[in-house]
Amino acid sequence: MKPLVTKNEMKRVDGYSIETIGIPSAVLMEKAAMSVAEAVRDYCLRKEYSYPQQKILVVCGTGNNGGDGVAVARILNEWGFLASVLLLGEETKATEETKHQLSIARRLEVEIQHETDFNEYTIIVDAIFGIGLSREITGNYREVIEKINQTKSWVCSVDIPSGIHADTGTVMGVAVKADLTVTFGIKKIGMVLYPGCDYANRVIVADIGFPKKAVESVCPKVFYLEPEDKKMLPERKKDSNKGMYGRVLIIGGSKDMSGACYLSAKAAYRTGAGLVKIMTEETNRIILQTQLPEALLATYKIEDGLDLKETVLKELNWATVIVIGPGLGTKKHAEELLKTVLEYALVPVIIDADAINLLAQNQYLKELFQSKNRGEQFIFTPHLKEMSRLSGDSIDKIKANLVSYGMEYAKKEKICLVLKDARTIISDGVVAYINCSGNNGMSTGGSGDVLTGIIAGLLAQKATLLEAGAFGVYLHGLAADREILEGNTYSLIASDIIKGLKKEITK
Ligand SMILES: NC(=O)C1=CN([C@@H]2O[C@H](COP(=O)(O)OP(=O)(O)OC[C@H]3O[C@@H](n4cnc5c(N)ncnc54)[C@H](O)[C@@H]3O)[C@@H](O)[C@H]2O)[C@@H](O)CC1
Ligand SMILES: [K+]
Repeated sequence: MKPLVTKNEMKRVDGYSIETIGIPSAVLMEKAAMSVAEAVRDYCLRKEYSYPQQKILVVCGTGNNGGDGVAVARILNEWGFLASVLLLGEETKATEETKHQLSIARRLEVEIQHETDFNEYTIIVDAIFGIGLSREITGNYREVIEKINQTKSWVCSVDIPSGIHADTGTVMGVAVKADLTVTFGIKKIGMVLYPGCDYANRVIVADIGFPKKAVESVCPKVFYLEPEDKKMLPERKKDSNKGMYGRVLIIGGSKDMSGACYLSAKAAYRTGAGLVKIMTEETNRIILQTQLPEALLATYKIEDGLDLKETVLKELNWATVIVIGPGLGTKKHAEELLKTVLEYALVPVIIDADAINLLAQNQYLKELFQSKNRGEQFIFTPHLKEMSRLSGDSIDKIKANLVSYGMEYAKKEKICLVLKDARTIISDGVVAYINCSGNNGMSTGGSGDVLTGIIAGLLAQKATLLEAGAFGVYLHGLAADREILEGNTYSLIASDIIKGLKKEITK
């Protein structure tokens, strides 16, 4: 698990390292520049480029990002490359560090230009703006960035692609499309969210010597998971029995929709749940028994006009985890089922799909939920459209700052929110995870139902809501990545993700 920071948090890490600990700013800058120069050299070595024949342009602004760039040009020259600086902006307004770097570079006769022909260079280093970017990019800066993007050169961005907002990943008018980004110390939130992550492309996190204490001093609240976090998988004892791994009740499925609850149930089993029961309409009995004989069934007939409450209550008592929503529909009986769950459930509940739509449509259900919820019990798994229905906010508003939106909503409603998008946000209102696994093949029917099943499977094995949400989403993405053959994301279907799960569930 690694932290992600906003630009203000990163500035505080810088400040703490320099002012409180006493590491000179120039030392950090030198190490930063060295790590970028090494990345450029590695690229040339991989390409088997001979040194002097490669012309490298380092485009520098007047902030400290530009100072890094000037030092990169100087180091590359020392190594035998032909690297020159294109300096943008007024030198008199440069930071002290950048002025200092310019004077060193001049003494070593590094070429410093104010305009150039971009097509002369095989490699461009982008050191125009880093985390200090504070407004939309216009004028000459904009023209230069557009020219960089039009070249065929390989582009390496220093710290973050110039033009990407470090907190939200949005493009501030225009942004550099990098092939590689070398970022310092900690990844910035904006370079893992879309579209920022597309612009950053491959990212190297360079250790430039920020002390651990400096990072801890800002108490990061946003994280992402990595393969080593597979240790979060719940333990499985050698002398175990199915009673130890929980009982998942999935309330879902309707006449024309049996697949959703089937996928959730199968994914819950494949994640390690002890027993899974599907509560659904009688019409789904044969298909579910044929497709997933491992699942227990509790069926009901809606046309009877029966009061479902007693039947549901019996099942609620049986379950250690409840899922409500996959393929449920939003008819009257579905509303009744949700009402009963909200009223009587005492175990963790995942509110998914149509159950979210029902909450969004019925104010009395929202109020019932709010009156019953004491915290630590509910996970909501909306995609952006469902989130918008639920909160009444537009998708644009939600997307404008996905992480803080998700955190605030989770805090306000006292839930664990799994806000599904190309980068899913998981938050309990205190911290948030941004999921970085998965691929665009997952934009396919049933993918969300599989996720719900995985989260339920983890809850059944006693993961906390936040662990089940964050790790479940991560595992879901890894499983999907496993099933992509030679980059073909077109053909991925939801049941493939369950297949991938089988291969990914190892510590
Ligand atoms: N000691 C430090 O603080 C370190 C800083 N480092 C580098 O310093 C960077 C941050 O440096 P700064 O805070 O100086 O900021 P930047 O270098 O990112 O740029 C800020 C400058 O650009 C101007 N600016 C912002 N938005 C603009 C726009 N849209 N159009 C035109 N001008 C605009 C600002 O007025 C300011 O002068 C990091 O990203 C990193 O690359 C590294 O050298 C590591 C150590
Ligand atoms: K940059």
